[in-house]
Amino acid sequence: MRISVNIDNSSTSAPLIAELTYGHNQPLGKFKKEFHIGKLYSFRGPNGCGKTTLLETLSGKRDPIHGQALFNNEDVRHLSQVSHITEISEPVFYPDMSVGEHFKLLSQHSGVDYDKIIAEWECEDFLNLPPSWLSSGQRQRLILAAHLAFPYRVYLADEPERHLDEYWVNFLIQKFREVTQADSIVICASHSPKIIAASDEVIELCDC
Ligand SMILES: Nc1ncnc2c1ncn2[C@@H]1O[C@H](COP(=O)(O)OP(=O)(O)OP(=O)(O)O)[C@@H](O)[C@H]1O
Repeated sequence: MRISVNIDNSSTSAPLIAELTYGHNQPLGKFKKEFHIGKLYSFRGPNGCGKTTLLETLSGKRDPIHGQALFNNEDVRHLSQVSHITEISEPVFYPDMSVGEHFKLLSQHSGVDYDKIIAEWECEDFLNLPPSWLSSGQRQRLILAAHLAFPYRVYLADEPERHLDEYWVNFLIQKFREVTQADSIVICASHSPKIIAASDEVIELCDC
């Protein structure tokens, strides 16, 4: 079994607290951690060590084998947590809707000013196109733009650097800084040396 036990003694507020065993049919690791507002965390480790599984457990998408993750003292799996915590993973789109229609729908449901976001992430040229016509990196930008625009308290990002070139990885790090400064927590599973270097804390998940 892979074990990762992290105890953080920082005095800043820690609304997300996990003490659990994560895995699928078999446990992959034990994890104990307090996550603090304003910080960017990264999970680092080799392929298959359990980064995605742990992120999914922290988001409430996957049940822990033992223990629990709490956000503001409430289990992350409770429905009331949906508006606080988001998991950013593989981009998924409606095939029959253009990029612009996706953003309009998001705007109607969230009240977020997506015109501003579209300009910021330079998505104007894609608005009339279906997502399937975009490059992988362009699609990744859309999904990041859509998630990071909404004021969640916790962003769990699985390899957010996927398909992005250097310019957009740097831009993404800047955006992570902005959302953490706006009283959020960002936790990434990442293979990007840039994201790892920019993180306030790197949590090693290993095969040992
Ligand atoms: N649905 C599943 N059912 C059973 N086992 C799974 C399932 N999904 C993943 N696993 C296994 O769990 C282990 C951890 O997978 P996970 O995707 O969490 O690793 P990772 O660290 O995110 O890897 P990578 O760096 O390749 O993205 C792997 O051995 C994988 O085969």
